[in-house]
Amino acid sequence: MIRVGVNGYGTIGKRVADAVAVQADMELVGVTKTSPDYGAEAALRRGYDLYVAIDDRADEFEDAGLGIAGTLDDLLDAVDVIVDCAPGGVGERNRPTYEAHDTPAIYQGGEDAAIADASFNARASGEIGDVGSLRVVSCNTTGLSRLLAPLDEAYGVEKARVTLVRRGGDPSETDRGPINDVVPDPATVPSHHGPDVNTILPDVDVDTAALKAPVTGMHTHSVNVTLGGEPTTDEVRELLRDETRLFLIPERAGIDGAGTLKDYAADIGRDRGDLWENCVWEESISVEGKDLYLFQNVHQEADVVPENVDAVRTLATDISREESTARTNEALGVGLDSLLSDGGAGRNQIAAGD
Ligand SMILES: NC(=O)C1=CN([C@@H]2O[C@H](COP(=O)(O)OP(=O)(O)OC[C@H]3O[C@@H](n4cnc5c(N)ncnc54)[C@H](O)[C@@H]3O)[C@@H](O)[C@H]2O)C=CC1
Ligand SMILES: O=C(OP(=O)(O)O)[C@H](O)COP(=O)(O)O
Repeated sequence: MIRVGVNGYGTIGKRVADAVAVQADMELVGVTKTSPDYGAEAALRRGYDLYVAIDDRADEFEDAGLGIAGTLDDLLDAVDVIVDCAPGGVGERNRPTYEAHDTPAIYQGGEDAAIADASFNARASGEIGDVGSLRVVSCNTTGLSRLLAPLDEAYGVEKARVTLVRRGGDPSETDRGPINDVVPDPATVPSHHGPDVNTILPDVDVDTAALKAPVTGMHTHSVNVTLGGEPTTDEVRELLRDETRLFLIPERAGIDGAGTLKDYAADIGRDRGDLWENCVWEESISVEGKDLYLFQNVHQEADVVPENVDAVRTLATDISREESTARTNEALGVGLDSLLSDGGAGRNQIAAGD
């Protein structure tokens, strides 16, 4: 059993905690909170042991009537792997504490690549040796890496050009924007995503430009890839359909954007309406000569979650990437293509957790 702790129970941390909790080979030892807010109460209601992230705030939890199991130091002593899900930049401040406990750590994409021994994506990362820390790349970078890896393996990627329309903030981030504009963010090119893809796929030539839009549901990517060969549109569709963490949205499904995607996820029983897969509009996949075009959506709150689970196994075991991915997909119910083709008989997270 791999004993896992989650430090930072926010948008990503709470989802990683749930995903770890349903893995047969993992035990979620506990999660940390910095304050006794609704998230702390929700963690307790889900049956998770609560640890206080900042020692001198323990009294606040006691005063609020929320029982804590200990401090971050106690959690670090009890786990094999800690998953840092604190806000971007805070992971760097937490790193000395993990190192003092000699606890292998996983960081998130808001941190610089240099924070960890290697950046990680379960599908696209090359061989990862004996490392003590990993960084799961950001949600957009995860989505791009999953897409570009099979294309590069099958045909070679001569050049990828991607425009990312990023969601302004997560649904719970009431203070984010823009609220009435679409703004280049950053206005400089490339955005961090292209160079970040190269921490996973160093040889892929990719340029990215990004904007922010006043939406909270998902990111949207407009993708153009000049391939090394000239496959047919159908061949590319079949290649991408075979990828377990890519969902090719069938035209007949009537799914036209993030709203219907999230609605579908909620309707089939996905906890929180989460979409762990890249969502690629099948009819958008078009090849003209060597040029491939497509649109995909990425659920920023969810796509990195199975990657974190696989990162845990990479740090703690010798299990192959393929085996880990299969276990994670099975336990969570990742793989929407099968759900659509088997009449909805596929598994989902709620069923897997029962
Ligand atoms: N939200 C998103 O769309 C995605 C975020 N990420 C990355 O994941 C990381 C976490 O992001 P979110 O979950 O969105 O942030 P968040 O703000 O929703 O959650 C962070 C949590 O950490 C807590 N925290 C603050 N200081 C802490 C400390 N010193 N120790 C422990 N916990 C602390 C906060 O109270 C909060 O509960 C960032 O690196 C971010 O870039 C990656 C992919 C997508
Ligand atoms: O990792 C993310 O996006 P990114 O891939 O654009 O950096 C998350 O959506 C967080 O982005 P944010 O920095 O806008 O909160």
